[in-house]
This record gives sequence, structure tokens and C-alpha cells, in this order.
Amino acid sequence: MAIEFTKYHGLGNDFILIDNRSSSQPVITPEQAVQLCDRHFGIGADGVIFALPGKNGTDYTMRIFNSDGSEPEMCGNGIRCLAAFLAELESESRQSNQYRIHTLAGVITPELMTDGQVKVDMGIPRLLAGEIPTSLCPADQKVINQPLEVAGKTWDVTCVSMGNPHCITFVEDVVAIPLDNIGSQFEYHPVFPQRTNTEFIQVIRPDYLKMRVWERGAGITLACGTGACASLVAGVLTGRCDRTATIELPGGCLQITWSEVDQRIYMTGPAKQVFQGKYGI
Ligand SMILES: N[C@H](CCC[C@H](N)C(=O)O)C(=O)O
Repeated sequence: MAIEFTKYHGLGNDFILIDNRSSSQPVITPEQAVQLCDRHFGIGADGVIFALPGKNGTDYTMRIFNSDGSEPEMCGNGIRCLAAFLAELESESRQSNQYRIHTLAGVITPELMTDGQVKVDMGIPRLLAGEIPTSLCPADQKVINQPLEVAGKTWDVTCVSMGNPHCITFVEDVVAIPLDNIGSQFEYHPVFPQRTNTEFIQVIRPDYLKMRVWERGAGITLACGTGACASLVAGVLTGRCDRTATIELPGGCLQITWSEVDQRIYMTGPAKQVFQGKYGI
């Protein structure tokens, strides 16, 4: 069977997009997604994203498999790529620049801007330990500047969920962090029953953060949209940054705002189509 796909990336966080509008189930399995994501034996990507029919009045549904085959609740860079992909699929028949997308994190609304960027209403961040989820604090408490022992060091961590779990720690110099050998120790730490994404943040200015990330189910990536959103929230909760900031990732910059009006997070960034192809499975 040959799978038609389109390759996109959001600041180097790259995805295989599949037009799955003709069925309510993904056309490939998580195990096949691992094959497609392999950068030597497959197409190569951080994940596979499916454009499925909408549910409960949404335009479409997004499902995503990480490159390890696990299924996360949401993907920020990925939903920007999905919006661009849908616009391409709909081409002339497109009615609107905005899509209401059903995800496991709730309804997420990306909007195609006239400058080619995509602005996404990422919803309201979840802050309670039970919502992350983590056992670092009692379930009804926020997780702010809590000590966490990883790789023989005690880190001050703040946890935020954007539908998927994030553990954020602020450091003097993100470049110096040995992500390769500590990332998975955070990811698989027993206090995170669903594992976690981990973001290391260096505050350059209150409106400018520098970030590196170890993603759950994907490892080091060049950017993480939900991680950038979660990191801005952690910066506000710990008094380190403004409610609007530029987040500089290895792959480029995202603009993030945590609105005081509606408490929702808005993320703006690019989505780039790289190539189309067919893959035999
Ligand atoms: N690996 C993440 C999903 C992708 C998130 C990231 N690529 C983004 O842009 O938000 C997780 O398992 O929660």
C-alpha cells in the first residue's frame, strides 16, 4: 500500500501530514508511524499528523503520533502545519481562514494570517498537579518552583499542561545543558505518570526567552509549540517574564501571549511545506 503524504515543518519541528478526511480512523498504525518517522529507513520526522473529519461541530479532527509511536494530546507546531495543509487541500473551495479543530486537548483554533504566519488560540493552560499530571504536589495544588532530583542535581521546576504535560526549569545558560543525557531522565521520571516534555529556559529579557526542549516521545527537537506556551506561563507564574514574549528556539522564534482578558494562550509562528511524496508500507 502506498501512503501519500506532505512534509511540513514549524521552525524545524517536522511532520508527515496525511489527508485522512475519508475515514474516522488513522490510515496507519503507531508502529507504522515509527517507520515513517525514521530519518534513515523512512521519510524522517518528529511525528505523523492526520487530518480527520470533524467531531461535535468542529471542521476537522487532528490526531498525531510521536516518532516513538505514542499519541500526545496536542502539538502546537503541528497544528499550524495542519492549518496550512488544510488550506492547500481545500484550495478554491476554502471558505475561511480559521479552522476549529477537535483535539485530545479540546477545540483548538488556528487562523491563517495574511503574512503567511499562523495564529493559534491554544486554549487555557492547566496548572494543577492533577491536570499535568504529576505527583510532585497534591492534585489540587499548582506546581511552581518545586524541587526535582534529576541526574544527581536538584532542579527548580514549574509544571504546566497545554493538554500535554510540560516540566519547565529556568537556567543561566541553555546552551550548557547536557540535553542528550538528562532529557530522558526528566521524561521518564516517576513523578510524571504520562511522562513529560521538558523545557530549559534562559530569560534574556522579560519579553524574550531562549528555550531548548526534550520532547516526550520525540527527544530533542528544534522547536516545541506547546512547550513555548507552557514556558511563557511558567515565566509569568514565577515572576520572570511578561505575559507577551518572544520565545527563541533552535529552529526560530514564536510569539506567545497569555491573555489577561480571557486567560487563553495565543501563539503565532510559521508553517512551511517542504515536499510531497508516496511511501510504500
Ligand atoms: N511530543 C509532544 C507532542 C508534540 C508537541 C510539540 N511538537 C509541539 O509543537 O507542541 C508530546 O508528546 O506531548
